[in-house]
Amino acid sequence: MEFIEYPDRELLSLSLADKLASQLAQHLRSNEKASFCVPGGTTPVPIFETLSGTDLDWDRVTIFLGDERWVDGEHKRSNGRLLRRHLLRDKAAAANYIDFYTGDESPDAAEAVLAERLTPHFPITVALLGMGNDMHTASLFPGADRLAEGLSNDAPPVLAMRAEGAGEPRLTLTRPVLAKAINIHVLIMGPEKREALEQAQKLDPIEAPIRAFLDAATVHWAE
Ligand SMILES: O=C1O[C@H](COP(=O)(O)O)[C@@H](O)[C@H](O)[C@H]1O
Repeated sequence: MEFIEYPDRELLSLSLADKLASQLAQHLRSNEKASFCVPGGTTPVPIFETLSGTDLDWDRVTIFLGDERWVDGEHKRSNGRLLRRHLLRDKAAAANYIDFYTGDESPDAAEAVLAERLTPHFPITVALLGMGNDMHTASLFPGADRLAEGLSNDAPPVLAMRAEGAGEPRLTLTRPVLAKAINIHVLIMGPEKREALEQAQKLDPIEAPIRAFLDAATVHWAE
């Protein structure tokens, strides 16, 4: 694991946005398409806003979330809504976007539909992961009903997931898909998340799901 500490949140956001865009651009120099997996939550908003105004061949980039709450796209807790407001606009509006809220009758019914839409874009070129204070990443929550399945090597790409701390049922990408990303970045801010990260390094992924991705990741932190 590489750990980068930044003097402040603004510098982190600007510098990480630049790094993500450079990795996508570099991939596009020798490949026709690139894929970019992004987290929900509140932390990545300034990075999304910087990226949306960045010059890149966005029409050759496919963007999708690492996880989504099973709520309508206009719901205030929808990660898709967050992306539409902060990332999928300005220059990045040209990107191809795959929405997790398929309109199927349940997240369970959406698993196969989404897997089919997403699989052509694997391996993920750049995966940006968030982390909760409980050490969850994407919707791989400690104690979630299908966590063991989501962490297993033969997990399907997408799983519906329910967990006590998660609120609504969710859809999440699973360990094999996220761990095989060509570039993995973990974004965390604040002392609580740094402490959670240090704790996660001592635990097994079943207790601290973020642990499954740390060895290959660059972690970006600012107070
Ligand atoms: O539930 C979620 O939380 C994590 C972290 O969110 P944050 O608000 O603390 O930044 C996020 O990575 C995940 O995608 C989201 O669904």
